[in-house]
Amino acid sequence: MRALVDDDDSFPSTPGKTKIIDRAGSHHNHRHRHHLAFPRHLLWTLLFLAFLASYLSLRSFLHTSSRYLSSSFATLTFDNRVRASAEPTRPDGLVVLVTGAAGFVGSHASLALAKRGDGIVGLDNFNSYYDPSLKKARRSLLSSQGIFVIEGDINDAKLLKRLFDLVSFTHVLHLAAQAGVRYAIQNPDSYVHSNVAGLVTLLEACKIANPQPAVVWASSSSVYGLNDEVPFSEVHRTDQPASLYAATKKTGEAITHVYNHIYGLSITGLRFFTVYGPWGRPDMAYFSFTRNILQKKPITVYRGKDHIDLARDFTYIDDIVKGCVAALDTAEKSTGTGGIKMGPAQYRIYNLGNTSPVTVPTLVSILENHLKVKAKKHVIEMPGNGDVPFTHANITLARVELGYKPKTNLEEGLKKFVKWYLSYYGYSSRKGKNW
Ligand SMILES: O=C(O)[C@H]1O[C@H](OP(=O)(O)OP(=O)(O)OC[C@H]2O[C@@H](n3ccc(=O)[nH]c3=O)[C@H](O)[C@@H]2O)[C@H](O)[C@@H](O)[C@H]1O
Repeated sequence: MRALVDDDDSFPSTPGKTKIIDRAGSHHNHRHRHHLAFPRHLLWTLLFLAFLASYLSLRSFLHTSSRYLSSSFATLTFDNRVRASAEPTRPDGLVVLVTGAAGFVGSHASLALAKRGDGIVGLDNFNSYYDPSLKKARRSLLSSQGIFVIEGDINDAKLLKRLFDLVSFTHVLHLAAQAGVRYAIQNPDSYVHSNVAGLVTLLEACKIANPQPAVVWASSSSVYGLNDEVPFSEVHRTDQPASLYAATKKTGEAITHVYNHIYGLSITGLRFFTVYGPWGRPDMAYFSFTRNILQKKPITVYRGKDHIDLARDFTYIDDIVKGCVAALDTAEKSTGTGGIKMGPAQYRIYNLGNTSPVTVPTLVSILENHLKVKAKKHVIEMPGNGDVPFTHANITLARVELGYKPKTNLEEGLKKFVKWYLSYYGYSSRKGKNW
């Protein structure tokens, strides 16, 4: 037995043990040794191969199952996060899907709704039309308030179906869009993709959802286009758009009307008038002017024909959010079920403006005062790129039916914006730094 144990060359031997065998020195032992050495090698090779095979198959099993487990875990986590975010914290709270939730109006509206106890699920594609890091910062803000913002596109029908399967949304606040009037010249497709195709995909999901949600969505003051009756009222002409952006928003009004008419979706379209404020859009004039003024770079100020200043009915974000919330609160239920209309449904359109247009040079002066820096103005005639000379909202309808009453004038609103801008971009702590 001793020989069997000690006499194995395939084991690293100790000199002492070898000696013991040699001293036993028998022929038998020697023969025995040769006789057993081969099968032992084979045995160990086989054992090694078996070990290797089981290691490899275990590894592949673990790999496959860990992938499966982690994807099921991710699914579970995703579903749970969606459900948790959608849970209202007040009795009879709304359950709202907010598209464009990481956007300017979307983030403010989501926070306001969550604050009063509504359940919110956000959706945003985080595209790079402007710096996505600002959108991510807004998402972090929402996340700190328990709002889950899903990275996804309104054109993703599967994702929308999954969300409607997970949650019975009472409302959809649809704010996801390709914004910007002049950018449509450079990238017309993105307007069709988001404002037309995306809208249809979203309405298809709303149509078949059970229960159907009520839809409140962002149209635009730009639909008034070349209309020259002032102030712009909802009954005025909107069939002369001046930009592709305006045309897609007007198309949106027509498309939502179809879904209201055929499928009984409750629809409210809100025509926003040049919304501005903290956490705003860097592509807009007040924002890019601020950036350039602080960086001592020139700003381009457009002016109309015959040296007439352009003017906008600039509307502060908090007023717009109040209008959105009022629209959600007063929206009637959709009437359809399973994609079939059961009765006439509400269809509304409102102007949400400020009712006091301000010229672009005045906007610049207000910014100069708040920033305490003089702008380097480069004044040129408005290029034919989709801009209209002025906007001015008549808000009687919104006031009567939504209780909408804008409170913040441009002076005050820009003061709040500048305060946010300086703090967000670190100017307060880096005074005078030119970046
Ligand atoms: O109400 C809307 O429906 C739209 O409002 C907003 O569009 P606009 O009113 O065009 O705002 P914005 O770009 O801030 O230009 C303001 C003024 O500055 C002038 N302007 C602009 C840029 C520039 O470099 N120079 C300049 O003079 C410019 O000619 C204009 O007179 C939203 O962007 C849009 O998404 C949509 O929501």
